[in-house]
Amino acid sequence: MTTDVLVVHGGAPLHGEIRVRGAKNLVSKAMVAALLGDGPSHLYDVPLIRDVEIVRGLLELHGVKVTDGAEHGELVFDTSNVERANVDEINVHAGSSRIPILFCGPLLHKLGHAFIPDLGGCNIGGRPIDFHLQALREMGAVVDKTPSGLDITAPNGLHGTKFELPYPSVGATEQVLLAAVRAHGVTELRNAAVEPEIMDLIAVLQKMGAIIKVHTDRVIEIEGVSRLRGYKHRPIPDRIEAASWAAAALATQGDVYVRGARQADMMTFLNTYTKIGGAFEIEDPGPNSIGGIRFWHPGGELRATALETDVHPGFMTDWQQPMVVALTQARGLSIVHETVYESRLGYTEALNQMGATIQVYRDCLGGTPCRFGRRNFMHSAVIAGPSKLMAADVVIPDLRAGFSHLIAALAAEGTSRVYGVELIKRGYEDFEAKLAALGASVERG
Ligand SMILES: CC(=O)N[C@H]1[C@@H](OP(=O)(O)OP(=O)(O)OC[C@H]2O[C@@H](n3ccc(=O)[nH]c3=O)[C@H](O)[C@@H]2O)O[C@H](CO)[C@@H](O)[C@@H]1O
Ligand SMILES: C=C(OP(=O)(O)O)C(=O)O
Repeated sequence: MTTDVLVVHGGAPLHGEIRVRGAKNLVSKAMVAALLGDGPSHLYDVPLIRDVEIVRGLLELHGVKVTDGAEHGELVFDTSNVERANVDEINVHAGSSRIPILFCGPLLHKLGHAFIPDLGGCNIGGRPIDFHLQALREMGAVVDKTPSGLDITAPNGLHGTKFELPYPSVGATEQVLLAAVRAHGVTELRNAAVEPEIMDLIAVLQKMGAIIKVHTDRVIEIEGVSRLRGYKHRPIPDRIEAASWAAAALATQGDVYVRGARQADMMTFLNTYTKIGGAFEIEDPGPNSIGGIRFWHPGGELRATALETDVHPGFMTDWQQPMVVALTQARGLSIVHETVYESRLGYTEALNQMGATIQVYRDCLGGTPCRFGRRNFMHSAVIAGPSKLMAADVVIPDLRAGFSHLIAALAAEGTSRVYGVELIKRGYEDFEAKLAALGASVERG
């Protein structure tokens, strides 16, 4: 039995090559989309992460036969026997992931009924689902909140609607896409999120026969169709994992080649990387290579910067936590304004325990006042650097904070114990093997 502690002997640069596969935040949704198809779907390059296991389990409970395909990392979904699942069995997955909420549209179309367990996901804010439920109701769904989860029906089927999101939520945009593709009539979604993972989900749905137009200014129009077929899809690579290893290379003064990383999805990250003094080199995909990006610390001092997290094409909130560890090594005062989640800076306490100097504030310290400004949320941070990081025992609070703790422990002199590392498996495939490949000295405690 493995314990949930990683002992990290830090202070050595990470050097070497690792590979990223399909994006966590696309793969799990493409798996849900498979439910909509009348024929089998094939998804390639699926990483072995916890969120994939959870969605696979939920699909299987609903009668979907999920098998490994011929290619390594390929999953095949056979939807010929979709059926209602037992609520107690669904509830085994309660509190484990955010993806179950996206089953609403596909299950309503297939079965006329959906039961959604309590959601999980990172504890980085309230994470309400009011936009999801409001959009579903406007499309004809009836939502009943029960003590064990949401019971949703659509007595007259789902129909198209015009809906404007109060904020460009990724999940709510995906909710509308997955519900509207087979609804009666046209749906117009305004203020939609346009993250690369959403564009890739649209690509999946188009392969299935959906008609979706992406207009300028965050407007997406979906013409409902009566049937969808299965798909074959190779997902976009995980730009969050790629950025995490890039930040680790900087924080440890190392040199990491991230095979599979793609420039197009990481433009904003790469700009910041350059500004603070990191170096990178892009290898485009070629006839014999999937391409990738080499990230390294070129020597000398890193420079402080100011950044605001934002919806795409802004600096992604999921890049924030790993990047802050690199910023502890930059000379001067860096400012981070987190505008996507109200409580995503709590992890900085552990970094301070390791020798960082990070002060968090309620005020909006960025150029743009955000939704959290006058609402008492600690959502801005000032990082004074460079700091010499020292080993400590830390407990991982969530996925990206977990990776940031790990990077800090790798950068710190001495031996740290990082508790709760299993959480990292929710979004990082094989991270211990990758650490070993990069020369890190770690072992289970
Ligand atoms: C599985 C997955 O893809 N997770 C990603 C997804 O999360 P997720 O889809 O949950 O994030 P959202 O984009 O929906 O959330 C953004 C903001 O909108 C708010 N909101 C959202 C829905 C709603 O009904 N009401 C509401 O107020 C949230 O509280 C948050 O403040 O996008 C986030 C933003 O890029 C990423 O950090 C997550 O990694
Ligand atoms: C916040 C994240 O994920 P989730 O939405 O699954 O909690 C993340 O991947 O950083």
